[in-house]
Amino acid sequence: MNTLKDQAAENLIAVRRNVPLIHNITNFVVMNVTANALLAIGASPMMAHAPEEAAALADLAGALVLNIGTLTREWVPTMILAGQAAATRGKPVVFDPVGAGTTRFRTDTARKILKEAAVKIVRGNASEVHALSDVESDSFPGGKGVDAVHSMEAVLPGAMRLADRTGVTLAVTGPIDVVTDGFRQVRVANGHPLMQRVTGTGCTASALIAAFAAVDSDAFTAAATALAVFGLAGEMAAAGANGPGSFMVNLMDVLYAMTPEAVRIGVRIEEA
Ligand SMILES: Nc1ncnc2c1ncn2[C@@H]1O[C@H](COP(=O)(O)OP(=O)(O)O)[C@@H](O)[C@H]1O
Ligand SMILES: Cc1ncsc1CCOP(=O)(O)O
Ligand SMILES: [Mg+2]
Repeated sequence: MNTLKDQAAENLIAVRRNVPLIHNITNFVVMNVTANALLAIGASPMMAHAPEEAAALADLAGALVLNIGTLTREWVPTMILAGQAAATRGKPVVFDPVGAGTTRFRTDTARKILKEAAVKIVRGNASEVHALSDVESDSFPGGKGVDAVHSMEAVLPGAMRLADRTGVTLAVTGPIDVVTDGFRQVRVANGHPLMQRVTGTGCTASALIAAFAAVDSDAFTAAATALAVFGLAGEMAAAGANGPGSFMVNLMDVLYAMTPEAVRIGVRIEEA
């Protein structure tokens, strides 16, 4: 049986071989960095948020990223339209609920997108996933912007129920990442604290998950292996960094130079 280490290496090779187009409807903060990270790993990014383009891009793309980081009301129908267009064509939809839990608008919109945009994978930090999970409660989930305030342990039971109820694969990131589809669960131990000291690493994780999901039809293994490869890249980038600035530059170089051999040796994906 293929181990997740082997699968991670195979997915990296497949991204480079197929160079999947990744359609991103994403936020203004990370448009540049996630496009560069997708290029560095070997995929082909396009940032496009016009509803007129959703169907044509769904024909061409290998996966779609929906990211609500700089959300305004006008973008929501386009996200739902693009999600449905992608799913109709069998293309995976990755949703990053940036800042869910922090404001009522963001939380309600994130829940609406989860319900209506044919989402296959959600990648968020613990607070964001908690805001999506806590649908039965009247109490507002809480949050403090785009960074997590909840612990992984506090939100995991709700996340498991959410995955079970919706059939969506959940990738909850933090110092340790947890990926679950309601049946299977793994922990990804790769990563480095500097990843929390630059903006856009969560959004980049979501974009790389989309690239892996474009070449791996199993959403669960795609998400787990993409997070492991990204976390490993973070470790390697931090080794030669003086701080957040050089870390960010190194991160792009390491994604570009990452080899299947380094992946097989370095990824740490554990059965939960
Ligand atoms: N303290 C940490 N140690 C190691 N890796 C981390 C740490 N914090 C975050 N990461 C990694 O950084 C990436 C972004 O995760 P996270 O910070 O949870 O997202 P967000 O930016 O959306 O809050 C993930 O790949 C995660 O594994
Ligand atoms: C700082 C900020 N504000 C709105 S979106 C955004 C980027 C968040 O990116 P990430 O969740 O990857 O750190
Ligand atoms: Mg985020």
